[in-house]
Amino acid sequence: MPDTASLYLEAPPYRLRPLHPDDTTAMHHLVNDWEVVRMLSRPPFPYPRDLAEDWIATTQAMQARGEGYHFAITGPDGAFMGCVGLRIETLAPGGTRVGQLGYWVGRPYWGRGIASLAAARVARWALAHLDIASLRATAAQDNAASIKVLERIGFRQVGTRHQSFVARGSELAVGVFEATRADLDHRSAPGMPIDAQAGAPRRLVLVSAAALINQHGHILLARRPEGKSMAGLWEFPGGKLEAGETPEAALVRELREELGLDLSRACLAPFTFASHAYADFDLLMPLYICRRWKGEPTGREGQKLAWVAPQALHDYPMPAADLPFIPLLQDLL
Ligand SMILES: Nc1nc2c([nH]c(=O)n2[C@@H]2O[C@H](COP(=O)(O)OP(=O)(O)OP(=O)(O)O)[C@@H](O)[C@H]2O)c(=O)[nH]1
Ligand SMILES: [Mg+2]
Repeated sequence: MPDTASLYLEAPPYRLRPLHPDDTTAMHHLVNDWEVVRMLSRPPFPYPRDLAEDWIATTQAMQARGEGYHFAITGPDGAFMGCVGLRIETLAPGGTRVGQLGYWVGRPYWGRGIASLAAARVARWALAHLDIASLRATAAQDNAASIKVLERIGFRQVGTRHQSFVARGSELAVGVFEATRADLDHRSAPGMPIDAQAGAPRRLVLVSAAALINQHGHILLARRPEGKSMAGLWEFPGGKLEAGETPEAALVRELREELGLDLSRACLAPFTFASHAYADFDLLMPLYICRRWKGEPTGREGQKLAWVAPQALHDYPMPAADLPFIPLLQDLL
């Protein structure tokens, strides 16, 4: 569970913050609007003030239990403009955890792209910090604005179903949308859209990585921080080679920059390598074993660290290129 004591997300010029009972009046004023409520499945219309109060209390309880994270969308002047958040659901069969994203913006604030900014911010935060495989969202098929918001963020429609809309007193067709980490990465990739990259020569990326092993035989994994591609996945510390660098020199530098460790090239033993074709580049990544270093590893780029027993490696979602490492490390240790 992320540290939620100070869960403030910036989505300039807006700010997302936890809901508070003091928000009841402002929230009720904006949500008790037919044009807003008709697009939400659960609430009735009129929307009673008590319900706003109950909802705010529910979001606080869900957050305390790690079951959901909901935010007030506020303006540069602190004005309450709407809500965005997600509830964690476990899909049967298999028990995959997904985040169900939802949002609404009060009518005076429509047409400024606020929902897109706020929902994109929460989506990136959630995939980087929560133990979820993907995000889901639904939008009524007559809610073109919401569908556009989801597509802009990188969601793909994966189906349709019927859902009851209490305020409209009927079942309506809704589009079911999904976004994985790769979907968000492609959307936020600098430069060209994916289609324009199709004809470009493929890029080979050289990365050096280390399996640091402690005296208990546990392996250090780092969680890729928000803002990097594949944020939220667990990886072996390391990084890209710079021009003129050997793989060993690059790794010594990366372990110092990322973890604050001091070690010599002589402590790096070549173990195996990954060669993996990602959608937009080919990765070639030697993996070194390292059992001796100076210093205590600390996540200098804000990344979380974990010492993981070999048998538990499968519990940490990793980039696809790393999966072949797991049985090899289990055999070694
Ligand atoms: N370090 C590392 N990178 C990995 C692993 N598996 C894997 O697919 N990669 C990919 O290799 C590339 C290298 O990533 P990186 O983000 O660590 O590179 P870096 O430290 O130089 O960071 P920067 O480019 O943000 O400065 C990324 O596309 C990353 O997703 C892994 O286990 N460790
Ligand atoms: Mg790195």
